[in-house]
Amino acid sequence: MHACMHACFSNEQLNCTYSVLPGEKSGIERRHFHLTEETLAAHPELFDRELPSLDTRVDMTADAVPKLAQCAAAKAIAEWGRPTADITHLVFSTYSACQAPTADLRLATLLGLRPTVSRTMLSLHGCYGGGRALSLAKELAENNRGARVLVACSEMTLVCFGAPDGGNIVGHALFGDGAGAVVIGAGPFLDGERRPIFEMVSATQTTIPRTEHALGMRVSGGGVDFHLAIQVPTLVGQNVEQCLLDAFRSAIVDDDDGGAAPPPSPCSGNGNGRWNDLFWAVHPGGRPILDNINKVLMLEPEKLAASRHVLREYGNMSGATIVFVLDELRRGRSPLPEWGALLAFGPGITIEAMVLRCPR
Ligand SMILES: CC(C)(COP(=O)(O)OP(=O)(O)OC[C@H]1O[C@@H](n2cnc3c(N)ncnc32)[C@H](O)[C@@H]1OP(=O)(O)O)[C@@H](O)C(=O)NCCC(=O)NCCSC(=O)CC(=O)O
Repeated sequence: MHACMHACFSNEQLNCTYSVLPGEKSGIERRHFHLTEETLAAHPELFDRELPSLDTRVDMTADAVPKLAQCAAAKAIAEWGRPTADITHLVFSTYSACQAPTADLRLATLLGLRPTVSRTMLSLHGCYGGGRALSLAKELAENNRGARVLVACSEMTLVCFGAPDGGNIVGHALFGDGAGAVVIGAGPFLDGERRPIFEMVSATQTTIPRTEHALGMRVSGGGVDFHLAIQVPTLVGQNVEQCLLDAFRSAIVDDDDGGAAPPPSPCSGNGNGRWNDLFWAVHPGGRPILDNINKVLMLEPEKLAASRHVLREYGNMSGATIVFVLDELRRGRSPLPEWGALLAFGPGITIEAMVLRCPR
């Protein structure tokens, strides 16, 4: 039986800032931040790159990153409908925490998870961290009878915030703070458990060869520095269709006779012009990335509406963004097609692809 998402919640920070770039260029109108004017006034080292600031950033994120995750996770657990003690596994992804015991333990304590909960921390995976966490949760749920996995992604630009300079101004214009949480299980259903939102049918991870230089993060005395090459949107566009074809080829579903079969057409076809039969959960890494995917897959404009909405309202929240897109999709007013695809990208360049299905 495939793993399913039983609950899915996103949570932004309370402090909202309007975009520094024109919305029609960046696709971003608003972003949300933990940092306030008051905090910055008290900590000039956070914007003066000449001053050492790593200690301040590590101390602030140690508290703030798990707390932001807690807001999203508590809502997801409430929606799921079972006691917190029934969570058996926790997968936490962030690029914003730099100490041990790691942020997953702090989150487990804040939520009151059982001491026997099996925790995994994914660190510095960047924007594909959310996709990787969901994929790992799928494996855990499908291979441990009765498991219920809490996925939490919490991202804060506090670790990289600084006065923009020529090398990183695009990143400073893109990234925002936010957290998302999902509860995942693979039947049999428990009493009171919310019915699944999305079935996770198959998942693949692909690394585009020789693109290590294109995206990266590095911890230094002044916080986390990041690098975004101008070629990233093109590289993603050139490789995304093959990743999708691989993900759909590896998808096997139960047929009516209790056997196993690949998903029905169009998912099993070669995809040309037929990707419009699916619903789409795409990490909105930036406006040109969505434009390129739209073009390569020949998608109707509304297919990426959930991704563009999240980009416009929150910016790129790295690994947490994909949970916002899933949350936006499941809240949509019109019913989704039965089959869908999830895509997330990050350093590597790594592409996470997942075949999703709306349970009928
Ligand atoms: C910055 C933009 C809003 C600008 O859009 P515009 O429509 O104005 O036009 P454009 O793309 O032609 O770019 C305008 C000018 O910015 C420059 N420019 C564009 N991208 C750049 C980059 N990454 N680094 C340095 N300069 C860059 C162009 O060369 C050009 O310069 P000139 O005017 O001199 O010719 C957009 O390009 C954008 O959103 N780019 C970021 C996409 C991206 O890489 N996302 C990945 C995020 S990371 C992620 O999601 C994964 C992860 O982090 O893990």
